[in-house]
Amino acid sequence: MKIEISGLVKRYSRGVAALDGLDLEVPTGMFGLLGANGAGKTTLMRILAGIARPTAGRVTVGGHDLATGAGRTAVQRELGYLPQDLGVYPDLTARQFLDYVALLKGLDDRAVRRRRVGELLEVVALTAEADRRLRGFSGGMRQRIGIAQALLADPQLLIVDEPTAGLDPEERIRFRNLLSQFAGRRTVLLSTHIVDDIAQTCREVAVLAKGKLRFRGTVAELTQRAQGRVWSVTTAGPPPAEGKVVSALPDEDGMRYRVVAPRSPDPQARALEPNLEDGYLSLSG
Ligand SMILES: Nc1ncnc2c1ncn2[C@@H]1O[C@H](COP(=O)(O)OP(=O)(O)OP(=O)(O)O)[C@@H](O)[C@H]1O
Repeated sequence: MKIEISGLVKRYSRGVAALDGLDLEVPTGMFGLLGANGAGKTTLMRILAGIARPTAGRVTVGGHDLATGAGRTAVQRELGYLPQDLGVYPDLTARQFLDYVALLKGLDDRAVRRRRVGELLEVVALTAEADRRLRGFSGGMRQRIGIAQALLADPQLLIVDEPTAGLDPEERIRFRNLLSQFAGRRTVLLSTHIVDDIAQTCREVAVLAKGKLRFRGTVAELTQRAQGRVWSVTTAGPPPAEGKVVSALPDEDGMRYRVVAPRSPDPQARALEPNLEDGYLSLSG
């Protein structure tokens, strides 16, 4: 399902323009959304999910206009949403919780529901934990239940807001693989601060800054933005004064700094190949 956004504005009551005339097209497949805290990512996702209403602008999802009741209903039918802070009922077991959400989503037939819940527990590798109460679940297990509830109705559009924050490395990898496998011909919009999650799953990415589009293109194009701007400097003295220090590693000769800077920050600096994080950082430089 293609998402088409034009001139989107969202102004909150205190006058904050969380989205400030955003134009963006999101194709099918996995699409990454990056941006600093407060850039407007959550606001955008809430509008797409039909939870928040825009102040101005136009959004269509799969051709359905979100400004109309019929459009919102049609999109909601095709939508799975995993918000940043999914509330679960701690006293329910994983199976009971999913059964409850399935009922809310209109899966009225009990046998169909039971089968679907069983399938999803399998998909998120929680079959063995299905009858444990959610209060005892780890962060990663909760996120997997979160994705299971979002996938219950087999949505064509899946929106996930910072899903891997707080997960350990294995859980993170498992989670993002799950998203990639699911994507296929569907649309998955993944918002995160973890640039590597996008590098590993998405072909295309958008960067928001202060409610506007700062970049849209392939992961390779964003990476290329830092070509000729990434440096390694090893020194026993202070860190390079110019550019952004991405990492600082203790080295036999002092510290080894990775720096994103438009010019060589030191006569001894060595040029490095950029990665996506460098590309992202060089945008705001
Ligand atoms: N309900 C609200 N009322 C007033 N201002 C809000 C509200 N929700 C968000 N904002 C403001 O809108 C701007 C964008 O917030 P939003 O949560 O969409 O950003 P974000 O990119 O998702 O940030 P983060 O990465 O921290 O989640 C911020 O300045 C925020 O303070």
